[in-house]
Amino acid sequence: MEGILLRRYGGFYYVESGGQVWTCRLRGRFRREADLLPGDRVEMVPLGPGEGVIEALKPRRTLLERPAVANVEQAIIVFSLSTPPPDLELLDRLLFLSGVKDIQAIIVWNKVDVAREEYRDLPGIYRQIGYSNLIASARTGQGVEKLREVLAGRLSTFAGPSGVGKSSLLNALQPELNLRTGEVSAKGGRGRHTTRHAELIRLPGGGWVADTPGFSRLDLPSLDRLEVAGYFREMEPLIGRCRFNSCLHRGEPGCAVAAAVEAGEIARHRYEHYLNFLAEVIARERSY
Ligand SMILES: Nc1nc2c(ncn2[C@@H]2O[C@H](COP(=O)(O)OP(=O)(O)OP(=O)(O)O)[C@@H](O)[C@H]2O)c(=O)[nH]1
Ligand SMILES: [Zn+2]
Repeated sequence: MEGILLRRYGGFYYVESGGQVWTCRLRGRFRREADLLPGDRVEMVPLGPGEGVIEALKPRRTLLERPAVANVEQAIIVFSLSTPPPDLELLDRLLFLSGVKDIQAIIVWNKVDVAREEYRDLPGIYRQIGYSNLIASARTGQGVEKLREVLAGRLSTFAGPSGVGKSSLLNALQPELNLRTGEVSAKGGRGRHTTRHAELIRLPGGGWVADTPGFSRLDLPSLDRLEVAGYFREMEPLIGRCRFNSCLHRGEPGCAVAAAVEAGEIARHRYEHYLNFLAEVIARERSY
């Protein structure tokens, strides 16, 4: 039988398969080789009522470190339309990292019930770029049904800064779970969750969510400098249209990206974040 690992505790592995949770151990030789993570798809054999043994690990499609979760399919990137004010460089970084990891990004603009006028255009700007956007309020319930649909049948991780309402949204999705507000914490680096393992929460509407926010590591992975623009969706179609093939879009003559920025087709803040990320990627190349 195929199953998905929800959590591990001591030598026990809790695997969901066929609509129930099995308490499993690892089969002999496999025990020394396998380092299983929540989200891993495994091959298990039932031994008795609710008990089984894991015989094999299926290939991982994606891997998130810190918290370590395998096979995450989508990142629910939560920002607030009120307080804390949206940090667009952090948003663009999360979108960039999702792209690099090949994880579908969905932006949730929470706290629309108290939205500030100055942030009202943001969902439209990101929708135009090509990202899925959802406007929500954990307080009034607006957007929660939509979010439930987005989560159904997939393995997701929540991401986003502290105080935007990640726990509140999870609670709204499943009142019976009732995480303490503030429990799902994304304090980069030294958060409350950095030492414990992530677990998957099984949602009542179907699908799984990691109980610990993803992307607590925000440094960019090692990439070739020429790859950076490819992870900015609005720049990607322009690649190859610049005068020079090796164009890094930072002031070279005949640059199609710079022209698009000038024409107002690429938001200036996005371009600035591109330049920042490019500089970071180049600095990493040098440190090898
Ligand atoms: N007005 C309003 N307040 C909200 C909404 N969602 C959450 N809040 C409030 O925002 C504060 C932070 O919410 P949390 O759910 O703890 O935020 P979090 O993202 O989980 O924060 P961390 O655990 O620190 O990462 C709480 O006081 C919530 O009651 C919303 O949609 N509207
Ligand atoms: Zn260029």
